[in-house]
Amino acid sequence: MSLDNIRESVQNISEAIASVVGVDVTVVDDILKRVAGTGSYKKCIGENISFNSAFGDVLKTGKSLIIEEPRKHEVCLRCEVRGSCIEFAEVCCPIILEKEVVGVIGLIAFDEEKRDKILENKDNLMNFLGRMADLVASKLLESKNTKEIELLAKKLEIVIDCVDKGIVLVDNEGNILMENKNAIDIFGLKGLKGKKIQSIIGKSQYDNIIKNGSKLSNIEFSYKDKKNQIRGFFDASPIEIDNKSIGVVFVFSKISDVLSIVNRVSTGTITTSFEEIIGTSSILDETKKKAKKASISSSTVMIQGESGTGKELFARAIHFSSSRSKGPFIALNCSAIPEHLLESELFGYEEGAFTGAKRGGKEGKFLLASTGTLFLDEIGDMPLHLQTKLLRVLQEGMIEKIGGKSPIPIDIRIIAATNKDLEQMVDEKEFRDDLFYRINVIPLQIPSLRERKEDIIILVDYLIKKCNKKLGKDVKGVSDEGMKALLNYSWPGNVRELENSIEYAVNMSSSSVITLQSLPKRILKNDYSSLDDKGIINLQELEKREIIKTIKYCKENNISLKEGATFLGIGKATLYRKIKEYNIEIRSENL
Ligand SMILES: Nc1ncnc2c1ncn2[C@@H]1O[C@H](COP(=O)(O)OP(=O)(O)OP(=O)(O)O)[C@@H](O)[C@H]1O
Repeated sequence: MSLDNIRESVQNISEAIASVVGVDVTVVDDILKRVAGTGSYKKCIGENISFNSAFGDVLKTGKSLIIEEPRKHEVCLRCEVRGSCIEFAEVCCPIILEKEVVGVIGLIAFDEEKRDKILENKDNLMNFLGRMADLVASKLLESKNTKEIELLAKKLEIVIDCVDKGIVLVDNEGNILMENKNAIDIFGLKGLKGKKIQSIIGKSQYDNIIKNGSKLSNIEFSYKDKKNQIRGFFDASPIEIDNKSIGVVFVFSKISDVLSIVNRVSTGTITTSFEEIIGTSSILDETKKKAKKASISSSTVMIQGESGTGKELFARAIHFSSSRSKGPFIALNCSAIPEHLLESELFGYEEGAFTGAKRGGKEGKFLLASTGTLFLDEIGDMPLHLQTKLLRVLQEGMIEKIGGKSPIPIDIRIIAATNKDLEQMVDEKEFRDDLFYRINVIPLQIPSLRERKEDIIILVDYLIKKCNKKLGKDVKGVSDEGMKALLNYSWPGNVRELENSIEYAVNMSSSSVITLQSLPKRILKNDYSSLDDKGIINLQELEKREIIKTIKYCKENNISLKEGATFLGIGKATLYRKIKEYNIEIRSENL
């Protein structure tokens, strides 16, 4: 920053000096540009003076100078404009700021009388001019500091606006003094103007912060303006300067932003496309075409199919091809969660809603899936009282947390799935008919692997490559005999079972080809004794026998049923459900 930037102040000082002393004044900056001047030099402001002049000399040496006889003084001898010089005498003083000469101030006599005035008083005037030089320097420093503060404030504003949270500064009374762009995005401009923070976080909460003077983090808030209900979390940091509280800084996050981070971390960013659904059979092709159409729509999809057929895979592909793909895909297996916990998993609860409720409450899957898709797997296992609540949610588009005081609007798409015959369940009054019709808007039947045996070859190839990658192996394929066995097997656990069998075989195989011997024993021991006269085995009978076989194997080999379930290509919960369904007595001596 140069004296040129504070021309107006320097000119004012110069005029004041001129009127007090009765001699004209001029000031030049660090490049010898005249920034102020009285008398004959007033009209020359903005012009540059010679570097070889007396002013140039003072700028170079940093020493004061008195020229009693201009044009004859040794300094003047070098000056190229000496011939046209109109001065009779001058006193020049350097203006020094932070040890640097930033300009020169001078008293100039333009006639004999002023010359005498200067020479009679030269010591006093030199002293006075030195003080005036300090005054000009302090003006420059002040202006420099103000500029720096302005710059710092601007930088801070830019940094604060870059923070993707709402920052609000309030005074001790809670009056909002400052907010960043994100705070305006969260609450709206009108939401903050002239407001007190107490209207957002509550009076008692604010009084506590002020009273205790300690930092708070992740406190939930819910604020309702004229149109919207805004929910989220805030941190509060009281600010103290010189041991005196001057206010509080609040940092707000919207619940939707917090949830999207939670979803990113918990569900990852892995997407699923229809290309990942392997198979070229016409029945699978038709199913994929229908699913693609479903992905364009926002209607509820009901996926039916046996266990392990790829229902979740289809649900994911529909979500990630839909307009909601940027939102989360949240899956909830209704049969895997104990009945009494299912409601809180779905709806969430407020702090203190019941004994044992977690501090801060819990977000349910309905809210976690906001702007995305909620996949309700095994919906046939949802208890009747929850079916009623789910129907209400679908009809009203609102949920109420357990222990919650007001309904919260939700924005989700539901994809449900089951391996049960829901229509039969409706007939038997085990599933609500109104809910069934509400969710069965786009029904999608996923074919079992038995119905598309031609896909086994391509799936095996795909799964071997997948396992090679996972296990660092280099298996090239399956022997003819091995493939025959795979094609002959009934695959009650569908693609999941095939997936597990291939992983087992890739692990067991000692050559680059999977032989019959490296396949799981149950595939080799495919029992055809219960074929009917058409050569077909009753599937339920087959399933029951495979389950009994697995339980026996687990007992004999001291293996958990959880691991046994993976042999069948199903989850633990599904295995227990089937054991119950087929009335298999696990503790029986015969097993
Ligand atoms: N067509 C397919 N192509 C590739 N992989 C598949 C296919 N179908 C299923 N899978 C794989 O099989 C496994 C089981 O699939 P998924 O979990 O989607 O089945 P599901 O029908 O939802 O099972 P469940 O009824 O037990 O919940 C997954 O690892 C999935 O990636």
